[in-house]
Amino acid sequence: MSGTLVLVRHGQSDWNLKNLFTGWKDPDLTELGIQEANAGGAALADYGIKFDVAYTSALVRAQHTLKLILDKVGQPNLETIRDQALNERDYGDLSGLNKDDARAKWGEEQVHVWRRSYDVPPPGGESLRDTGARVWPYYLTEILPRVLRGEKVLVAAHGNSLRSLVMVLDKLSKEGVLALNLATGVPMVYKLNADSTVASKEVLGDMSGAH
Ligand SMILES: O=C(O)[C@@H](CO)OP(=O)(O)O
Repeated sequence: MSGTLVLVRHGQSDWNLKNLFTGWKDPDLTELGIQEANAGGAALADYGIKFDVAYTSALVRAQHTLKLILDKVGQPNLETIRDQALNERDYGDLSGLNKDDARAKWGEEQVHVWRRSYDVPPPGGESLRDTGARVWPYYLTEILPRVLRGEKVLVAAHGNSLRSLVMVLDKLSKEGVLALNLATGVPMVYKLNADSTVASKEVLGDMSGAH
């Protein structure tokens, strides 16, 4: 058995609440988002884990979520590395648009393909494959070596940047990843084998309501 990798999507942001495509835009958490991050932190405290290092994106909603979690697990001063490689998928021209307005304009199916497909980019933005092409190398070179040394590593990031990682860890197909939605503030605890494959995965909360 090697180390532990914990992935958590940030709590609800202002733009999640307003139903706007967000991407690299930088809204903070809502009150509910703060509660979700605190609940995720409390679940990790109950689980009894102490981290060796934390990673987050260059965006406030993920950084704020990480801070709340670290307070809950009693590690407010933990070494934290921020990198835009972990940023949300760039939504391009959709950024800032209302998701229902986009459905009315382009149709339900097209918007679902832009939101959840593997290799169809939204106009001017990144497909999930494009996002994975920056998240995965960062994971391999920066995060995974520390996990393989036996460390416990926390990553607070975003719905789609984490979907690109979970797709590989969980061995999901292009079709399988269409249905993958991550809930806000719910930690996923992966134990990795020494060869970097997944030994076990535990979800500390309810993923069923995610959309
Ligand atoms: O707007 C976004 O950046 C993402 C995450 O909130 O939205 P979606 O769930 O549509 O990919």
